[in-house]
Amino acid sequence: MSLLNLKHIKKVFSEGNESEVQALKDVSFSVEKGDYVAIMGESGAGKSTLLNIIATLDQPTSGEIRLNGVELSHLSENEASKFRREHLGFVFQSFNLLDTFNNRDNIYLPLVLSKKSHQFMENKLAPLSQTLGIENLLERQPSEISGGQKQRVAIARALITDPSLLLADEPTGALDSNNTEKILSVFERINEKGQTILMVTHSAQAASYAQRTLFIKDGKIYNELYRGDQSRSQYLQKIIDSLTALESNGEVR
Ligand SMILES: Nc1ncnc2c1ncn2[C@@H]1O[C@H](COP(=O)(O)OP(=O)(O)OP(=O)(O)O)[C@@H](O)[C@H]1O
Repeated sequence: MSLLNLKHIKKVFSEGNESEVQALKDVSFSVEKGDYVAIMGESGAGKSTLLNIIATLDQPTSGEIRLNGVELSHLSENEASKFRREHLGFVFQSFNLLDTFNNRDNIYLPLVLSKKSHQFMENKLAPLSQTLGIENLLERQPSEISGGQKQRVAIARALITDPSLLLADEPTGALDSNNTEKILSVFERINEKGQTILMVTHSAQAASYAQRTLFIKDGKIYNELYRGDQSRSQYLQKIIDSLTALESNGEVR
């Protein structure tokens, strides 16, 4: 069974009104455990709507969505927030760290909310901070570290609960090229260790690190590319070609 399965997902905002928007028209795809999937598409294509539905922050108008076998389209608010805590990790473009806490406490926060012991949190953080190279940043405040470092702290916070699925929304959108490379390498490494990742991005470079890219246009999946055994630069070129075709409305090769 797939980790994540979407069948005929449709999302209509302001249904029946003059301002009705069909943000998602008919989206079906699956994500297997260990996959690293990028989602691309022009502004307004439906990417955030899709991510919000997978994140249980919004519900589809129709269609089925299952994660770890749980049907997500009918969860109550309480069930959804419990489900998020237990199954999902989030990384955002703007890091979303709390400036009143130091970095260590920011990372511990999801485990504090789940009432885990201090020893448990320490044992979880030790290997994670090593993988992410943030051992020396833990006692500092988020305001005292760089954007790339903040994103590594945010990734630690997302991973400390061992989520089945890491959801990333433009994780490199606020970073310079040097820090972008570093964060993409971190994602590649954690995926190699088995972490399933789904990332929305405008960046072809970021998508070229993933194993698979879904292109959304007008609320539908328009094209899908697999990296397979292509080099990253070969795959990057395929993604750029596909984006060019998508934007010009032409045929995708
Ligand atoms: N809450 C809402 N109410 C009404 N319409 C909405 C709402 N959220 C999104 N939309 C509309 O749904 C469509 C898809 O929006 P969405 O935010 O999913 O696009 P996107 O691909 O994430 O765009 P971007 O790359 O600019 O973030 C757009 O036409 C948008 O205006």
